[in-house]
Amino acid sequence: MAAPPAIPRRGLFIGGGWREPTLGRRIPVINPATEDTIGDIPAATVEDVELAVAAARSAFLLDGGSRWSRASGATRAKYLNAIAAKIKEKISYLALLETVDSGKPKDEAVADMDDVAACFEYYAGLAEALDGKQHAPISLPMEEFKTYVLKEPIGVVGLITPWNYPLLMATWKVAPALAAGCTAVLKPSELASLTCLELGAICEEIGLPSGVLNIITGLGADAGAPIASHPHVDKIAFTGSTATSKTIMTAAAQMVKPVSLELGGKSPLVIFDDVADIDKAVEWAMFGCFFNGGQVCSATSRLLLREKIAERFLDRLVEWAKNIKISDPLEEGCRLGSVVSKGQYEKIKKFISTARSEGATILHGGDRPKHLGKGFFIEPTIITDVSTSMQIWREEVFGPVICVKVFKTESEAIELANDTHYGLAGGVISDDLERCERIAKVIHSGIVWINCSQPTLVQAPWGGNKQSGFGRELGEWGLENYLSVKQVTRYCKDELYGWYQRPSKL
Ligand SMILES: NC(=O)c1ccc[n+]([C@@H]2O[C@H](COP(=O)([O-])OP(=O)(O)OC[C@H]3O[C@@H](n4cnc5c(N)ncnc54)[C@H](O)[C@@H]3O)[C@@H](O)[C@H]2O)c1
Ligand SMILES: C[N+](C)(C)CC=O
Repeated sequence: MAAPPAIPRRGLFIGGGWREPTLGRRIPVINPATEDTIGDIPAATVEDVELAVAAARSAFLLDGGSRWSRASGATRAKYLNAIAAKIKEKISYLALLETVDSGKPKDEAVADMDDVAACFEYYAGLAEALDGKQHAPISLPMEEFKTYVLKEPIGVVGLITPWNYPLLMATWKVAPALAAGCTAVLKPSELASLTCLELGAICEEIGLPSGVLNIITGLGADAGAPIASHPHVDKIAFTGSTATSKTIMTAAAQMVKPVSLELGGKSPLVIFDDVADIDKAVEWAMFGCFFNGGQVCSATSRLLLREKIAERFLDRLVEWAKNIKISDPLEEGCRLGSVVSKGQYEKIKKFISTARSEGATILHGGDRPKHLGKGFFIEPTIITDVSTSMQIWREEVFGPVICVKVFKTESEAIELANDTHYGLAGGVISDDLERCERIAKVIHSGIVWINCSQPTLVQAPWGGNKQSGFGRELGEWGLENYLSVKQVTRYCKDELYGWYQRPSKL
């Protein structure tokens, strides 16, 4: 088993340096796999948010913007590449920190850190390419005007992120925001902030200009809400629950402040009976809902099985689920760690007991694994005999819990897949690719996977419809989130425009 990492005692990262929170408060960090307190993080309040926003604002405006916001994209790209290089250098340490902070298996944390470095590199590339896109001419049907377009950073952005992929979800916002030339205040989740604070240390090491990125840890109401309502924060990018998004939108609406929202989901995975290799489909179903303990916004937590394959599929799914190594996430080969906190553990257990009391069958799991007496562990759980009115069908669990329904026809499958107020993702597994394409078109979601579940590609757009939010992260869409488009139009004839009559000379 890997040794647990040393937990640094950090302050808030504001204006390029470290500060204790004004009120001196700190929040304990609990390793969810052992229930031990392993450190603490600063608990920022409105006073610290004021300082962080002021630092970001002056970094944005410094020297007329020539140091950052109006510097070339190529200049900013150098900093982003330097951050990526440092992440790679510290990958094992960062992965271990994330493991003890969140409970996710070490191998998953390593993969996440790889994705973090790749995301900074990708947006370094887009920052450089941005220089070539400035002054793009607009073709006009007249000669007296010439128009071009400038893409400018929106300003100071507030980035509020969740705990399930702590550094990766922060990076999806920080990397494009900085690439665009914005300056930022990042507020990670109080349940897992350690690696985001290390990002501050990395910014310091690579000499990122002071105030370009400020990192404020603390509770949502104390440290997140003042960012959302701050008059000098020009945009909010939020990833988290639909419930919190409503509070943030309300605050932002008072200033007509733009927001982009990446929220929850209850995504379907539809499996047809024509699959030649049933185990291949079973593995994707497992990956879709047990990876990261099911604490994934896009988890395909509603499994729809064609009647003819259902019994055989469920038998194999249970066999595969029994085979998952559930252990301390620092152990070699762990594939299911603990969930993030006691609160999350209790919430998931309540979902399972409500499903049982509403008449569903817990086909497998539902409890703490017998070999683990401590820590917030939950067995991979498969729930059948589910009706569409049950809570387990309708609400996001955010845990290793999959619910199953059986369908007869393709149209019934589509109706069930779309029977949700969410619209983040969906998947279809079938050997008939025409059928897959047909279904991909009619699933109401921002992402559809064919013959797989969950691959996440930095180049491709990510985001949802309906109550899963709006706006897209990643790819070039992720950069556009932080850019404002300016039209510049010039009148270019020597003559008068000629609408009004020139007064006669006296
Ligand atoms: N769509 C996506 O890409 C995506 C990715 C990851 C997670 N998620 C969603 O995130 C949720 C889980 O994350 P969570 O439990 O951390 O969500 P959450 O809404 O509880 O918290 C998210 C962030 O908002 C902050 N916050 C809480 N109250 C606030 C307030 N009043 N004002 C401002 N900020 C506030 C929190 O401190 C945290 O930093 C799930 O619903 C999941 O589906 C979505
Ligand atoms: C896209 N992913 C899986 C990294 C994060 C969503 O929760």
